Amino acid sequence: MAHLDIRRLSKRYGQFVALDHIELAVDEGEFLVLLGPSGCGKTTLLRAIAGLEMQDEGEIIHAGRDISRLPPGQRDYGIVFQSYALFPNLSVADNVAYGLNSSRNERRLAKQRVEEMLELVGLPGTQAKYPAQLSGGQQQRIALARALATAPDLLLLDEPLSALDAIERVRLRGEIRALQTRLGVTTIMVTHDQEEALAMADRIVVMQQGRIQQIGEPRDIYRQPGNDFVADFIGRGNLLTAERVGPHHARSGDLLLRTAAELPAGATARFYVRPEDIRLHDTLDQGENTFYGHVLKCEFLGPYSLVTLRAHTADGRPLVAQFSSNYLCGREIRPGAMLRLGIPAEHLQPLPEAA
Ligand SMILES: Nc1ncnc2c1ncn2[C@@H]1O[C@H](COP(=O)(O)OP(=O)(O)OP(=O)(O)O)[C@@H](O)[C@H]1O
Repeated sequence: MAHLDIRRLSKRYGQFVALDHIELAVDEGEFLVLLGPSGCGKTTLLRAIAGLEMQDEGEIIHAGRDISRLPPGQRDYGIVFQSYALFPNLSVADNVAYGLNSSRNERRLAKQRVEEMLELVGLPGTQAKYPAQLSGGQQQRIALARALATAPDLLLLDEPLSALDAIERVRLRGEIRALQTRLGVTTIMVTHDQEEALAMADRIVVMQQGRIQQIGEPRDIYRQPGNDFVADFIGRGNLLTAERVGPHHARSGDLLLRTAAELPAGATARFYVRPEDIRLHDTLDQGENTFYGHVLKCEFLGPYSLVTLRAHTADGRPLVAQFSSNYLCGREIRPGAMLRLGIPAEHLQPLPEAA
């Protein structure tokens, strides 16, 4: 049985359906990320798990206990919000100790626990400081210490990194993931940042309009998106429409493409090609599924360049290719140039029919 089992959970605000029969099973110790565009319902789902929002239908079972109708205080979780949500008038020590029992006998233990927690988040000795004396990243570490102080069975993170600058985000995301792995606490994090999701998650739940679109490990979600929405939302890519001419062959304009995957029966085939899967060749007989591309635009982005090309595909839509700077070895690609390109057969993953 799943550690956290969400069954047919629905939530409406008036006529608006924020969650539409969500089914989700979270394993013990797992780091699960809810990912989706603004308004897709990910925060509503997290808040329903926390008891901060009451669902209209469905159940939430946590460690075998039906918590669907329990108030937040009777559920076993710690939570971190996007805005640091520390009490500004309380010291770091009092913020971290907030959820701990404050009876006289327990006070010494609480003090010890605060010390442990501050050690854990890399801020030892900050007990006497106040939130205003700390940076955004430090405040989030304190919020994390507070959330973990009661040793909850579940850790809920609501966009915990989005108020931080780029460098601090990357640093803290590594720290949170390492901490979670060390403690083994089952964690659910909400984010709209796909890179964050790919970097941190054991599994990603992609949501759109109150529904789950796909659940999977980061690599699978990226490599085998289940539908157009997931393909588009995770990473950059090119949609290639083609005519199926055999179980492993399709034609798109002048391009005859061999695929490693068997193409489902039907007249049309659709592929999602990642920019980094388009290869640059010196000659057309060098690679597989080769074709010419006319450079429309080239953006140098440091470690790699993004090249917009036109090829003789079925719909003539420009393709975007990504070439690493190491690979280009100083070779400059200019608009107007004609490049020899190829797409390895294993990177032509057919997408299901558009809904
Ligand atoms: N209390 C409320 N009353 C009415 N509508 C609400 C309420 N809370 C959320 N909604 C609506 O429900 C939808 C889902 O909201 P939710 O906050 O879960 O989205 P989200 O995916 O977390 O997006 P964001 O990243 O913008 O927070 C949104 O369209 C939002 O406007």
